[in-house]
Amino acid sequence: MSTQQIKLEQLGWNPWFDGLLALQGQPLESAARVAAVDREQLLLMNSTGLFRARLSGSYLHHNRRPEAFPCVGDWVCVEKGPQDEVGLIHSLLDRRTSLQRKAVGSAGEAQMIAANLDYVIIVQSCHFDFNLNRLERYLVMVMQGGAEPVILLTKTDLIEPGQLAELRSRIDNAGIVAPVLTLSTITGQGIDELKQLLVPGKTYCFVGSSGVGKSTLINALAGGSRLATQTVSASGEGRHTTVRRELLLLDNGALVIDNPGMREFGILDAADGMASGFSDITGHAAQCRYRDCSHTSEPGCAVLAALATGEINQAHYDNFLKLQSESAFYQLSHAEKRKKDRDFGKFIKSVKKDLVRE
Ligand SMILES: Nc1nc2c(ncn2[C@@H]2O[C@H](COP(=O)(O)OP(=O)(O)OP(=O)(O)O)[C@@H](O)[C@H]2O)c(=O)[nH]1
Ligand SMILES: [Zn+2]
Repeated sequence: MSTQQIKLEQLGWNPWFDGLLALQGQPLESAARVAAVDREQLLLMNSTGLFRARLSGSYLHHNRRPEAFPCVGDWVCVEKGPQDEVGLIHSLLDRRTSLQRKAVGSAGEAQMIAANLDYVIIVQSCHFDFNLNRLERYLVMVMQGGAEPVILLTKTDLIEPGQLAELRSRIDNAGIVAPVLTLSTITGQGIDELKQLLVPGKTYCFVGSSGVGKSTLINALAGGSRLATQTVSASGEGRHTTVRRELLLLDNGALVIDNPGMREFGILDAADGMASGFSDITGHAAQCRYRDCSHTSEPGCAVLAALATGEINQAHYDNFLKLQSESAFYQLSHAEKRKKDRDFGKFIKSVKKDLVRE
C-alpha cells in the first residue's frame, strides 16, 4: 500500500458522483472504483490503494439483473474496517456512461462490459483486420453508451502510405465523423498523438479484436508504472488466485481499461448511437415525405433518392437496414436521453439542498 494518498479525482471521480453519493447518504470515504471483476470477487481502488471486496448478501438479494452487477470502471460504496482483508460492497453508483452488449431479440438483458468511460478507443489493425461494417457496429455501441468514440488504426508499418490514405477515405466516405488516429508501435508513428489524447483523470477503454496490438500499445503507454502492473493476490477458501487488473492508472494520470473481458461484440440494440454512426443516411431521412418512412419503398423517400444518385453508399445503406431491423431504433432519441440526464441532475441538486437544510 502506498503512503502517498491517491485522490478519488485521480481515479476518475467527478462532481456528478457526489450527487449520487449524497442520495445514498454515504460518505466520500466509502467510494471505490472497480479495477477488475473475477466472478464473485472484485478488485477495488480507492485513495488507499487496491483491495479486494465482495457484494453484500443484501445487495445480491435486491439486485438480480445482470446489469446491476458491478463491472470494471464502476463506482461502488464499500465498507472495510482497518482489520478487514476483504471489503463489503453495499451499493453501486449509477453509471455516467457504459459499454454494454445486448442480445438481439432478447427481453433487453444487457451485459455490462465497462462503465464510466470518457472515451472508447476502437482499435483495428490496418493490416487484415480492417472492416468498415464492424467499425460501424462498434461505433453504434459506443455512442449508445454515451462515451466518445475514437478510431485507432494500428500497425501502419505494415502498409504503404497510399493504402492508409485509402482506408481513411473509406471511413470518411461512410459518413463516420469520429476522430481517426493511426499508429505503429514498431516505428513509433502516431504514439505521441495518442498520448496527447490521454489526459489525467479521464478513463479510456480500448476495444478491438484479438491481435490488433492493444496489449503491446498499453504496455508501451504504461511504461514501468507501478500502479499499472500491480496485481493483487488473494488467498482464501483454499485457493490462491491473482486477479488480472483491467483498470490501469498510467504515469501521466490517464486511466485505461484494457480490453474488458470481451472478445466479440454481438449485434446491438442501437437506439440512438445508430443515428450518429449513420449521419449521412439520417441526414437525408429528415427530408422524407413520411415521418415514419422505413426508407425501403415509400414514395418521396429522400434516402432512396440519395441512394439512386450515389450520394449514399449502397453497402452503408444495406448495413443501416440490417441494424435498423435488428434494433429498437426509434425507441429513444438522443435528445430524449439528454433531457433525462438533465432532469436527473436537477433532481440531485434539489436533494442535496434538502440534505444541507436538515
Ligand atoms: N507490425 C506490427 N506488429 C505489431 C504492432 N503492434 C503489435 N504488433 C504485434 O501484433 C501481435 C498482437 O499484438 P497484441 O498486443 O498481443 O494484440 P492484442 O490486441 O492485445 O491481442 P489480445 O491480447 O489477444 O486481445 C504481436 O505479435 C505484436 O508484436 C505494430 O505496430 N506493428
Ligand atoms: Zn425515407
